[in-house]
Amino acid sequence: MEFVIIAVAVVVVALLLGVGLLVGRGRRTTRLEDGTAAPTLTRPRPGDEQATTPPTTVPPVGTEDVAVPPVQLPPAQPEPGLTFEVPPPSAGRLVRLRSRLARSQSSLGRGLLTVLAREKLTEEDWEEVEETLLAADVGVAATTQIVQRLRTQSLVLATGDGTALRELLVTELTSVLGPDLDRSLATDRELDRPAVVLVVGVNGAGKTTTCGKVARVLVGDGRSVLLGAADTFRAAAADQLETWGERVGVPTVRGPEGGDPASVAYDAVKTGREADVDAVLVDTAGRLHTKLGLMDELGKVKRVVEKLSPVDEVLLVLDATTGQNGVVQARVFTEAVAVTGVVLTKLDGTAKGGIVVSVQRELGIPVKLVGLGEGADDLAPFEPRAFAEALVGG
Ligand SMILES: Nc1nc2c(ncn2[C@@H]2O[C@H](COP(=O)(O)OP(=O)(O)OP(=O)(O)O)[C@@H](O)[C@H]2O)c(=O)[nH]1
Repeated sequence: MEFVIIAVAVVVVALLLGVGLLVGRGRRTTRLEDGTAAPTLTRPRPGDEQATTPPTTVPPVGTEDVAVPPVQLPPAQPEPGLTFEVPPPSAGRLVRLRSRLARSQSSLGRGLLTVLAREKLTEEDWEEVEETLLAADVGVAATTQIVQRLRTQSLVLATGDGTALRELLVTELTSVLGPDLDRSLATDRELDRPAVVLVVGVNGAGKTTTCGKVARVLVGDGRSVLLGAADTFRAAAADQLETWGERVGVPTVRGPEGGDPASVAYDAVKTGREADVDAVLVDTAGRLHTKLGLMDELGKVKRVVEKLSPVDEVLLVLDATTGQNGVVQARVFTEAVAVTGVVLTKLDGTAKGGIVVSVQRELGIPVKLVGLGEGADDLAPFEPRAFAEALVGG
């Protein structure tokens, strides 16, 4: 009888240990302080049955002669107090967030529609149209194009039909937004490696936030992601990035404060390859574009990563509220690294929605994403027609 009691006690202890181990496996991020620890992934790749399905039974330990029924264990959980969020998919976000462009709508769309609806358009009216477009940062070349095309359509405009006017304006705005540009994000995993994305831009433009939001977009679309906190100058930036990742179960690789950003970026990509994730997103330090040394360092980050893997996407984050100044900044970045796409943030905070047009025209680089608020899912893939419709409003 004593023997049976001892055996049952051993089984209970073994079960408790088993539960503890499995729950522990759900922990979120392992820091890579010295390059020796391997971060663990908390969102296993779909189809990885072993990783996604925890063992359902624990064999009894040392109880060969005692019959104990198999025990069902709960699946791995995030750390106590944490619940992984499930972000919405990216499709249709711009339409859902269109009201965020309210300030641009009232100054651009409504302003233009009011003038165009006048019965007979005079030279002054056309000047007003021109001024409205320029004030919204559409840029001189695109403004000239839009005004010329609207003028040739003056017969249609003379009808005064509000719906027709609106449609005409949307068409003309869409045409200067580069509807045929390739805006796909290179975040698809290649056969044997993850996609690698570098996020660059000046301080405060919204790089870290954008990295976090893009990670959410990818998770929402069913991908596995790893974040690299290569902004080693500002410890808070790495913390901030880690927090973004934690919310959706995405691990972050980070280095010691003040460490070499290129080495953290390298470690992140290496870890992402070993962990077989779909995409590695690397946040870089906000650097003053006027400082040549810092720009050189950005080039170094990219070169070092390229020793390990091609960089598929370099996203330049620009603050839309800085207007034309942002375009000047952007040029310096494009000289340091080959930028493949622009993320225009804070479009919710400006009446100058036309900046999308000038940024693209002057840089020849497509705007791929737009930031429309501080909320976690306020980042949308850029779609020219939906954007033009949102600008015109109504
Ligand atoms: N309204 C609004 N705020 C935004 C948007 N994107 C980012 N922000 C805010 O901009 C501020 C700066 O964002 P960060 O992501 O810290 O900027 P950063 O470029 O990483 O800055 P550094 O780490 O200093 O280089 C934060 O308060 C963000 O919430 C946006 O689309 N709309």
